[in-house]
Amino acid sequence: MAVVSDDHAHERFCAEGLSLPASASPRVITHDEVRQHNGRGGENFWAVVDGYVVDATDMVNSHPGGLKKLLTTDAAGVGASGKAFGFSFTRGRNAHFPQTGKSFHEGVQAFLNGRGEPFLPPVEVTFSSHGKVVILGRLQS
Ligand code: HEM
Repeated sequence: MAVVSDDHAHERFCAEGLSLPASASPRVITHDEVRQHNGRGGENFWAVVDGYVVDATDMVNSHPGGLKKLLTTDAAGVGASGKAFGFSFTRGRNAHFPQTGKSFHEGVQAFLNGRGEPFLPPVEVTFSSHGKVVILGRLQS
C-alpha cells in the first residue's frame, strides 16, 4: 500500500519560487497544449510540476505509484492548491520522497541556468532507476 503522508513533502525543495535570470526566456506553454498531450493514442504525456511543463512519457510504464495516479497529475485536487495544474512533489500530503523533490528542484535550476535561442533548451531530470521527465518550459499563467 502506498504511503501518502505529510512527512514526505519537503517545501524547501519547491521549484515554483526560483527566480528567473533576466536574460533567460523559457518557452511558455498553454493549458490547452498540455491537455492535448494526454498520453493517449500514441501522444506524449505532459504534466505540470511547480508550474513547469514536463514531458513525462518515460514515466508512463515505470511510475512506482502506477499509471492511473501519474495520469491524474494535472487534475484539480492533486497538489496543495486544489486547482488544476497545481501538482508539486513538495507541498501538501504527498507520496513522494524529499529526494524526488530535490532532484526536480535541481533540474529546474539547471533549466533556468541554460542558454539558448529563442528559448531555454529542455533539461532532463532522472529519478534514480525510476525513469525521467524532460522540462520543456513554464505553464502560461
Ligand atoms: C509528473 C508527475 C510525477 C512524477 C514524475 C512522479 C515520479 C515518481 C517517482 C520518481 C517515484 C518514486 C520515488 C518516490 O517515491 O519519491 C514516485 C512514486 C509514487 N508516486 Fe509519483 N510522480 C508523479 C505524479 C504522481 C501523482 C500525481 C501521484 C498521486 C496522485 C503519485 C503517486 C505516487 C505514489 C503513490 C508513489 C509510490 C510511493 C511509495 O512507494 O510508497 N505520483 N513517483
